[in-house]
Amino acid sequence: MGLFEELATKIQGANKRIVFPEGEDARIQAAVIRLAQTGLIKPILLGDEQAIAATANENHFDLTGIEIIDPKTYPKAQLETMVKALVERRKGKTDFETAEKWVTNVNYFGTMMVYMELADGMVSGAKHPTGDTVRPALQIVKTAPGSTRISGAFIMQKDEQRYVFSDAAINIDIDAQTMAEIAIQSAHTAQVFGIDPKVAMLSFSTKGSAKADQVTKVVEATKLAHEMDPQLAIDGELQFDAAFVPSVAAAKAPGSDVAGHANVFIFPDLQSGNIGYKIAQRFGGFEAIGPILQGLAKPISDLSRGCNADDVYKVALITAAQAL
Ligand SMILES: CC(C)(COP(=O)(O)OP(=O)(O)OC[C@H]1O[C@@H](n2cnc3c(N)ncnc32)[C@H](O)[C@@H]1OP(=O)(O)O)[C@@H](O)C(=O)NCCC(=O)NCCS
Ligand SMILES: CC(=O)OP(=O)(O)O
Repeated sequence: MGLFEELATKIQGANKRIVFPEGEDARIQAAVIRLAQTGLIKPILLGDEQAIAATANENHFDLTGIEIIDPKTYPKAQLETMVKALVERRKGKTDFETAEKWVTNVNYFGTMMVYMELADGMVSGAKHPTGDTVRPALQIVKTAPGSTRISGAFIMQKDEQRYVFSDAAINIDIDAQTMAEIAIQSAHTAQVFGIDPKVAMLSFSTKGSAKADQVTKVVEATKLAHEMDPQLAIDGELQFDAAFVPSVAAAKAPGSDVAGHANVFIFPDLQSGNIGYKIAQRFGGFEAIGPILQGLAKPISDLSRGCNADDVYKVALITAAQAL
């Protein structure tokens, strides 16, 4: 069974309500119609009702039976309850006036629906950059117990090959502690997707071949991650070739049980992580599934703005599975 057949089986019958703040987008509508037809989730489209209808008309989509919420016409009393809940959640950080403004933004509105359990998860980011999509989640939903940072992983898949790349979406510049936490979160994500994790902590250096603060950070992160989970197969610092190619590993990192066989790749910063996944996707022909947000208290997923309807469908299945 393929990855998404497995996920579909898992979520079948759970009727998870997933809110899509970008209801006017044709890719979102196409995915939502497919999801509703399969009965796998209960989608909720957010947005301007007329604009949603216009997209549907243009594309000959039938949205019959799909719940649509237009924040502009949301009942006043319910909107007030939402604003109060937001102010309460952000006690001392966000005043009433700001909260009223925030909920006019579909990403804040959708995030509040998840926070208030009016929806089980949210999928956005087809039209919004990652920062605007995830900031409400960072401010309102916040981290799950045991996590101090949220990070973003991609499942990179081609034929039988399946790998995890992290952090490719969220934390711009990380210290050793954060890199270690991302490694632990990513090993967990790997297990969820049927990968037995072998974690490579990536650098431009392998086992002391270069000296620099950036290398020291990766060495320190490897040590910290090992302390956090002594059972985890993890090694670093490794260059990508040493992590991935057995013959290179034999030359550069002899004796490592991860080098040459790694399947979870932890990047030392967001420049390398985001560039790295896009190169594997566009040059290497890998399908990039994600970013899958790790360490959030409730499932909220970001899309790449380059996504297609199939990507939206798949990320929605992942989000519903995270909500189980
Ligand atoms: C994620 C991102 C938007 C957060 O930046 P920001 O909004 O400037 O963050 P701030 O530092 O102002 O923090 C806002 C809130 O989020 C929290 N936060 C920020 N990053 C966090 C993280 N990684 N994990 C958990 N919480 C985080 C802060 O603690 C703060 O909470 P508070 O308001 O309750 O005090 C920013 O790091 C970013 O733009 N990352 C890159 C995204 C991107 O473009 N990726 C490439 C495409 S996928
Ligand atoms: C994940 C990512 O790179 O997102 P975008 O392409 O929207 O910037």
